[in-house]
Amino acid sequence: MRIDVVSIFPSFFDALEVSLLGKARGAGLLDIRVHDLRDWTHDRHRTVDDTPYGGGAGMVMKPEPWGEALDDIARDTSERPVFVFPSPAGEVFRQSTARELAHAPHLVFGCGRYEGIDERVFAEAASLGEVRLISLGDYVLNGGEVAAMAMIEAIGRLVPGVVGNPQSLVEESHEDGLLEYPSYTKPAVWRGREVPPILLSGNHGAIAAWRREQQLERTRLRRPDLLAE
Ligand SMILES: N#Cc1c(-c2ccc3cc[nH]c3c2)n[nH]c1N
Repeated sequence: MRIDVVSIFPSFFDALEVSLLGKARGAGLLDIRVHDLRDWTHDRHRTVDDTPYGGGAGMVMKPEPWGEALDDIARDTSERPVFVFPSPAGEVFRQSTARELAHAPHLVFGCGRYEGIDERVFAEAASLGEVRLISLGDYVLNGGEVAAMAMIEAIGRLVPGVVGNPQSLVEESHEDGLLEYPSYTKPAVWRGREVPPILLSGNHGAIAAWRREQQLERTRLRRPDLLAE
């Protein structure tokens, strides 16, 4: 999978060089390329923003640099890209979104800043590929980078081979629509607190049943909305 990221803060994505995704890049499973939007400016100040038409506070990201950046990136592969623009006005990102986007051969993340990106950029991108405006959740961030990082991790880890044991992807929160069960490891007693005895019983059927019940109880308590779906 090829993933391109365009941002005015490319160093924000240095974290993608470590841990699981860093290993996947080294193994050739993920081809992640991070770009500085200002590389597509042509003035001495490398300007990427301007005042909003119609007035209002803040600045809007100019369309020209975005247009040139997306043109160059789209023509760099034979696959029509899926353009993902993190946006508080987008669909909410869920595990189902991650699973869907993990099948895309080429993802391009466009990270906005200021008050956002000139709307015409999304229409222009639609002439090059699929466009998705996606929100991390109902709260306000200062830009798209945090959201893009979260989405790239959630998507990247689903690409075959990235996570060593695919079984671990199955037993996770939200994979089966429920929150995951509690986990424990040695010691069996820690500061007087015992591991639930069922987990030490060796009765795998009973352990599976207990874990399922824990999932249902936690979901009922913490995320009843997931049970209503
Ligand atoms: N995704 C997402 C976002 C954002 C977001 C995304 C892009 C920009 C560009 C300027 N400000 C932004 C906020 N806020 N809250 C979310 N869940």
